[in-house]
Amino acid sequence: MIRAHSIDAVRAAEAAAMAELPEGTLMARAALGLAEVAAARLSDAGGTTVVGLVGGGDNGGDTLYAVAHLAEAGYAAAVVLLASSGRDGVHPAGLAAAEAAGVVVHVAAGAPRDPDSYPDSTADVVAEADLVLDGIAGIGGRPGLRPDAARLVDAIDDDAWVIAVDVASGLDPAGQAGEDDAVWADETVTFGTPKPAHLLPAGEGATGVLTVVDIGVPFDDVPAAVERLTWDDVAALWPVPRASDDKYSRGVLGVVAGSEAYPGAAVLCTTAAAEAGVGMIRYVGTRTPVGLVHHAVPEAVVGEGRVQAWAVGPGLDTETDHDDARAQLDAARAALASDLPAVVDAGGLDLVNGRRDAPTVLTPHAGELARLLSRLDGSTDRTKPAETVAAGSDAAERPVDRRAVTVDEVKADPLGHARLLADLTGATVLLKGSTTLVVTDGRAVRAQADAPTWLATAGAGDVLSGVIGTLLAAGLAPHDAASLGALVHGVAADRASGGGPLRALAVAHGIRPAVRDLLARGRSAPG
Ligand SMILES: NC(=O)C1=CN([C@@H]2O[C@H](COP(=O)(O)OP(=O)(O)OC[C@H]3O[C@@H](n4cnc5c(N)ncnc54)[C@H](O)[C@@H]3O)[C@@H](O)[C@H]2O)[C@@H](O)CC1
Ligand SMILES: Nc1ncnc2c1ncn2[C@@H]1O[C@H](COP(=O)(O)OP(=O)(O)O)[C@@H](O)[C@H]1O
Ligand SMILES: [K+]
Repeated sequence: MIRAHSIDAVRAAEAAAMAELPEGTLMARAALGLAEVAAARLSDAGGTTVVGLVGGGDNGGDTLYAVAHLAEAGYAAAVVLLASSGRDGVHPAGLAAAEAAGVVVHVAAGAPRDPDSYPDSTADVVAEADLVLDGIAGIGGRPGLRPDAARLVDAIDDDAWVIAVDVASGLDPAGQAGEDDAVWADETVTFGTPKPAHLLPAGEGATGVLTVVDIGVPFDDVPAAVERLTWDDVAALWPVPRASDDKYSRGVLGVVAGSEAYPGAAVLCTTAAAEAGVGMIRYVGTRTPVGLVHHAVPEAVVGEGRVQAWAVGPGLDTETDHDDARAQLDAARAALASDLPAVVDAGGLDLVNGRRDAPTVLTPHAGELARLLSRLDGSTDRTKPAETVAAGSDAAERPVDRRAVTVDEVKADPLGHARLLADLTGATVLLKGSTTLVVTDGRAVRAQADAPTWLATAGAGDVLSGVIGTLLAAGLAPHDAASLGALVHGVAADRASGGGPLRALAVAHGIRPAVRDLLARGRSAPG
């Protein structure tokens, strides 16, 4: 499992470690580890020139010391100090070490906030680099880049290898705010532990490959803010049948999915459950999907009966009212009203009216989340930054109108909106996307990014429901079922894609070999 810690937790752990160590020890370790990674990348690429972009905090200090090491190792090394920092505003001992090592020190000219006030010479220095170390800001950074920083970042050559020091500058280190105006790094070298921005949608793209340097600060006992399951976690979590098991004890999944309008969803969901190794499937649907399920998934039993968990909603049509469909909708409502675990997707989300006491996973995409929040939450201003309500005496006093949450708002703050739905419903919320978020009250957020972008294809979500339903039926808690389901779904998609186009049925058929190989990995892992 990859674990990321909140910025407050990082500062507290580092302060505790620093109190026991001679001053400067942690920065020295961070800089040495950073320099080793940078030297390896330069050597791999046959590069000779390194430039550090240096801001006014300790992130700039790390960078100055690292560039000093690289100069001592024989690389052509320079730093550009930001105009807003200048010589007096950067880490003094780091600057002295860099100068002593022969690093060429440039100070960017111009006014920090005026993009038109710069001569070009420091941008030219940046443009020459084979490797750039972004030491503008780390965990003390605010979202966005000031013009003096943005101008240097713009000058980086497309072929240069860009290493963000600790956190790509311009990101919100906590991973809440977006990443439009940030350094887009090829690699981030972080210290001690990953930070939330490295794993969350708002920061992951700009982070690039993540490399963690150990600086001797222990984090094992510090609660994580964000987690990511890895391939090596699957064997410990996946329900493997014991000798004493039978199909019922392994878990029967009830599937209420598909409709005359969307019959294929029933096939995808039940196929995925069968491929994930469910004990048994009981399928409830209308005439056309029943026929298709009979044909495609002969293992499935049609009709209601005892189940251990429900998958409700893929392809469910909540608008029709012929008898067959009404009976299916009644079954869906009864499943949601039951005290059994349930995964609820697509049409099923339209039947959610608040809290369910039983273990529940809601699996909206951004559009479904926006719709559900708009319907459930009478005070959607909670999703707005406070100042939009408070700014201006008029606005502050006017009661906030109930208004719809938009898809764009969800995309701008996916985690905040997933949390809001988890608060409103008490359920585990799995928000789909290229990074899938799993939010449960009281647990660290899980952020899974296992899938190729080809997975954004119709029907892929129906497959996910079948996998998560299987895991719930086997007794997994919603948080594990959702995140493990997302991982396996993503791995199956990745293998089925092989770098090319993907169809949802191929993802479903990829679940069985993906699980088999992930379990084999666990058996061969040491310990
Ligand atoms: N706390 C510790 O124990 C350790 C900290 N280390 C380093 O120290 C960093 C934290 O240092 P600080 O707390 O001094 O803060 P930072 O250096 O991360 O950020 C503060 C500086 O960045 C500037 N800045 C912030 N946002 C900016 C933006 N969007 N655009 C341009 N400039 C911006 C600020 O004006 C200030 O000069 C860590 O990220 C890590 O690199 C390491 O040396 C390891 C040990
Ligand atoms: N850009 C992307 N990269 C990787 N996976 C994605 C991306 N966008 C969406 N996905 C995944 O594809 C699946 C789409 O599900 P969904 O939107 O419910 O489709 P449908 O309702 O048609 O089945 C989800 O698992 C989601 O996480
Ligand atoms: K940085």
